[in-house]
Amino acid sequence: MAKLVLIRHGQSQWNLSNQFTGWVDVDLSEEGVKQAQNAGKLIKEAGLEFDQAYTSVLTRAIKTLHYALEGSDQLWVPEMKTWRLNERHYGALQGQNKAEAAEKWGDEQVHIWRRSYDTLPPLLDANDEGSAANDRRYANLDPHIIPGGENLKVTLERVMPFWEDEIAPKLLDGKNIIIAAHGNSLRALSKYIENISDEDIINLEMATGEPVVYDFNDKLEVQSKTKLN
Ligand SMILES: O=C(O)[C@H](O)COP(=O)(O)O
Repeated sequence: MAKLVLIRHGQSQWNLSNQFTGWVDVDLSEEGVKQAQNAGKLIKEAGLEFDQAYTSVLTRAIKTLHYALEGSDQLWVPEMKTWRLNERHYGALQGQNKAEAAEKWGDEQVHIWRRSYDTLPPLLDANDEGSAANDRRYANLDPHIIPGGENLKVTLERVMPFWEDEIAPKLLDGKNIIIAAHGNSLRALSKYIENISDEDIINLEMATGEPVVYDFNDKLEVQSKTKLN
């Protein structure tokens, strides 16, 4: 039956400098480009062929998708971009260095902000100049939907309509899909796909640029999960 490949973007410039990123549109680092190109090679070696590609509206994920498709000779595959696959919004933490934040608020608090399922980060005000409300790419969204900060639970709630309306029907139709997105939007999706508990999702990490392949049966139950590396 259908296959789904999830790929977290390659290392970004702010992964490298250890800054909270969220919806800030930073580019891939040199290493991130190499990781994405290597993902394309691994996809080709595995013989994976896609019918449809999805990504977020953030450069690091879009470029990762393109490198992965180019490396597997599938740059022609139809693609759709949606804010629903964006990284979780990291609120007022965006731009801050993660190690400095841990010194300021303590390791435990920062770990809770980063990994707890339902604790929100400090929120970013809609009037803040860094608010996504000032960004043209979200101009068609109801301003009430634009987050000032998200936890994994809220992220899952905004990823799910896209899964239900767009991705699941295609998989049920036997189409092979690739999704290039972000550490936390993909953790949210994996939580749903694999039925991982609120407690256990804390331990799931996504490596940058590493394709994860799911095989589904015709009831959309996971038959296997393989990491390509
Ligand atoms: O948005 C970010 O800072 C990262 O992409 C994911 O960060 P995390 O691993 O701290 O959640």
